[in-house]
Amino acid sequence: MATTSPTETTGERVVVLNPVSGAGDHPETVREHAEDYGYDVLETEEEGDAIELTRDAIGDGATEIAAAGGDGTLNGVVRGVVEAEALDDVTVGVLPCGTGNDFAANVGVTGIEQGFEVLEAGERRRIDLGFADGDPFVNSCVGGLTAESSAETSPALKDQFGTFAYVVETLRAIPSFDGIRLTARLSDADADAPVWSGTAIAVLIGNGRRFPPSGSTQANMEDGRFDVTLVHGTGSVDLMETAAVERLLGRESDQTSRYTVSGLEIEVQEADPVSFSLDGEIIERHELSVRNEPRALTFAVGERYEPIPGGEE
Ligand SMILES: Nc1ncnc2c1ncn2[C@@H]1O[C@H](COP(=O)(O)OP(=O)(O)OP(=O)(O)O)[C@@H](O)[C@H]1O
Repeated sequence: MATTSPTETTGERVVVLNPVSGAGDHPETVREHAEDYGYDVLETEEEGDAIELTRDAIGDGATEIAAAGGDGTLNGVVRGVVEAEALDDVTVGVLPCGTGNDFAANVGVTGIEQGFEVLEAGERRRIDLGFADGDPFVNSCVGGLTAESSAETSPALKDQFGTFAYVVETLRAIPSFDGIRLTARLSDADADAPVWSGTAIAVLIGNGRRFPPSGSTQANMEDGRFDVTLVHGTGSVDLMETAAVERLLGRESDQTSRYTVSGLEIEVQEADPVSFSLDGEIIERHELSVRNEPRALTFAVGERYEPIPGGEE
């Protein structure tokens, strides 16, 4: 693993830099600003490095860690903080250098330089953290036909639909899809736990984001709850048109069920396990237990971040 240390840094403020995220044209800009703002830069060399670099940095005294990459890099940093048992000691920030930068936008961070400004002077908020069988996610956990097509998913589509773009892309690529038979036991402190059972195209669990047909995707990240959207049915829907996707995710759609819950247990009734994407990092499971740890992570947020997003009902 390559490590570079600009002069006069103390190891307390660290950037974990993924040099290959997004278009890969950001490392120099990140390094320049890191030097100006007094951050050490730790560069990943291969998958999974962000976790170890973060853990080691915390061991060396880091208290402020910025992820320069996409959602996957941020997920690695958060996982490193969790593994170091340092959730109460460390502030995490994001420098958007990925393709979609979905989470960064949801916390009001829109560019590298502005990201450093937010780290320097932005508000710190305690935000909810999702855990899927113990693995953390900040933005979303998406199950279904999501993993296989991520490489081909176009940046334009990712910009428009975020993580859901993977589902759309996969359904476009295959003529028919039988769906996944599953049971989801939803739990919440102040509601009867509903149980959903049926055939689903996708299970969309948003922590930092919601999955609306259009408009702002920022979720309430401080309420201890997830926005869950179950998309029913099979791949026979025509998803070639943007309008069809918007209808599919729309509030009136009879192909979606929406819940706001603090956790859920998913059981897949299929021979093969199902892929779940935790902020873009893929795991495969027949069963998955998802829970929300309220306000577990200290995050540096931009001015556009709204604790209670405007569009929320
Ligand atoms: N040096 C590296 N070489 C190859 N892969 C890496 C390296 N560093 C990190 N990775 C991997 O790159 C993957 C993608 O990272 P990330 O999600 O941050 O970027 P992205 O996919 O371009 O952006 P977004 O998630 O916003 O679409 C992660 O799974 C991570 O493990």
